[in-house]
Amino acid sequence: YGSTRPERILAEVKRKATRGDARSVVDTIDQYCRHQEWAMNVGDEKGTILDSIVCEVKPMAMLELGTYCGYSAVRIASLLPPNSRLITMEFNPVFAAIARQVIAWAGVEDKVVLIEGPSGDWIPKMKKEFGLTSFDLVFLDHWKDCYLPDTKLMEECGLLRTGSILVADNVICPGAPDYLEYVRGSPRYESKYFRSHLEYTRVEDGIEKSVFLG
Ligand SMILES: CCNc1ncnc2c1ncn2[C@@H]1O[C@H](/C=C/CNC(=O)c2cc(-c3ccc(F)cc3)cc(O)c2O)[C@@H](O)[C@H]1O
Ligand SMILES: [Mg+2]
Repeated sequence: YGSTRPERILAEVKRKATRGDARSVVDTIDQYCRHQEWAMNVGDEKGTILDSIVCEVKPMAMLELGTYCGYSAVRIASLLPPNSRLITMEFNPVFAAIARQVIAWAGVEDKVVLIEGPSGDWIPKMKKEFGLTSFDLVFLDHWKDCYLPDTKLMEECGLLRTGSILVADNVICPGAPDYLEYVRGSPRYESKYFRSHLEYTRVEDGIEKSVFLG
């Protein structure tokens, strides 16, 4: 019967990964997506770049746009300092339900708040709903044509402060050309490209790290 790719990934996690061990959940998903069926997780190679930025920033408040199966939410949460939170946004209820189970299996549910719904609806409500002043770090990995509008919306809603960092996946493949042009051209951002490869392939891709200057 027609199981979906995220359902098959969750089944693999339950079969192969050690409950409560975030690292084994990450490794299980990487193994499965490299050898059985490709899926759009940030993956092991770009994931290492993301890890280094999370460890450097030690964010108390972090946002992820586009949870999908929860791979990067688990990866990030396992590196967060105590009392810090990752808020991850997912508008597909099927994917959100899978991600909740992956996050729970990894034992990081107390560090992750998964909110269901489109970023455009939620971003304007974040401050009030979560008692936030701003995000220290934002990981963009949702629809590529939404990176720019959502970044502008976060600016307008005062969710970025001097020093807030945006980390964007897939700036080469599939690409986010309007976003790249904006963060690289704007005097309000200091941007840096980390060259890598599309998850589980030899195709070029990369991560753009952009510091908001206020
Ligand atoms: C409407 C915008 N707001 C949103 N708010 C909340 N969640 C959203 C939103 N958009 C999309 N989502 C969710 O994020 C996820 C979407 C991610 C889109 N990612 C990609 O398209 C992507 C695609 C590729 C890729 C690369 C090469 C290929 F040949 C084929 C695919 C690789 C990646 O790493 C990717 O991230 C889904 O779970 C979707 O339901
Ligand atoms: Mg991606």
